[in-house]
Amino acid sequence: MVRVGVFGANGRVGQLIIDDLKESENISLSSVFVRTELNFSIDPSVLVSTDIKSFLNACDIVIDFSLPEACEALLEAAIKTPKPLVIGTTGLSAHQLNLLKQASENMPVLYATNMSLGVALLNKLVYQASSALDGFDIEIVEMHHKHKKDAPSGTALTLAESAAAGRGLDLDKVRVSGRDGNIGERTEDEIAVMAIRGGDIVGRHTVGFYNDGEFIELNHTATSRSTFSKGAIRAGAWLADKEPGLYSISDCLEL
Ligand SMILES: NC(=O)C1=CN([C@@H]2O[C@H](COP(=O)(O)OP(=O)(O)OC[C@H]3O[C@@H](n4cnc5c(N)ncnc54)[C@H](OP(=O)(O)O)[C@@H]3O)[C@@H](O)[C@H]2O)C=CC1
Ligand SMILES: O=C(O)C1=N[C@H](C(=O)O)C[C@H](O)C1
Repeated sequence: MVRVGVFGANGRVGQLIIDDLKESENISLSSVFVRTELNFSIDPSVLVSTDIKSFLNACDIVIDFSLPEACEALLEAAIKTPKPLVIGTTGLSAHQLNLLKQASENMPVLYATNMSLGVALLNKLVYQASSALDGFDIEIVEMHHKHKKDAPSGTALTLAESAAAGRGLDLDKVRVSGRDGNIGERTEDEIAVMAIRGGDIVGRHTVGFYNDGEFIELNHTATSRSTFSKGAIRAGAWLADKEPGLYSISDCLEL
């Protein structure tokens, strides 16, 4: 049995992971980390802790869906108390991504901005399309619920990385994040990433390739947040016996 620690347990995804673990085989909940208290009742055998070290010691693997600063605290603690880590938190800074890489030298770390099978495949398709459709303008639009704090979404940035890689471009040099005013004509290489926020949209990503006379749009829509919680549990079960290193969701899904 793989014992899971959930970091971000009160959150939208964290709560679903706790629910989904009840239905899972060979993997179960053993600890949750909370800043103050858990907002719902839980099996008394599960450790509910405000101390990261105790939380880590009570589990075999960690699944994290929290906020960047919280994820940073988790990574710092895990560097001292190594555990396989499934990280789903988005909006990580360059420093936090470096910490994640540092952690992966001593423990297996799976980092995925989107835990769905569909988006894992979409990333491959975007790479292929970007490389094949030379000269097509690439524009990415993401839509999420009104509570989402980071923009653009982690998924949109990963898709933009795939698009840039397909053309041999450095995303940092070609990414455009908004257009307003007298900005001039679109440049050939730019890759725009735009964010829409509203209501309860779980997550929708469209990568468009636009040319004179034709365009293609590749689209993925998550209709249920449990796509992410179930994907993270599958990733955790897979990661539990892996060697230290940085893994992607494609590694887990063998895509
Ligand atoms: N990779 C993927 O497939 C997906 C990734 N995400 C990402 O996961 C993250 C969480 O999303 P979501 O569940 O919607 O967010 P929520 O805002 O619902 O949950 C965030 C959680 O983080 C906790 N938290 C906040 N600050 C701290 C802190 N300093 N220390 C410890 N815990 C803290 C909150 O605890 P408290 O209740 O105490 O405030 C809460 O439980 C986001 O980055 C989102 O983009 C979301 C969906 C899918
Ligand atoms: O915050 C969310 O909800 C989501 N966040 C992830 C992201 O930033 O890409 C994944 C998913 O789209 C939902």
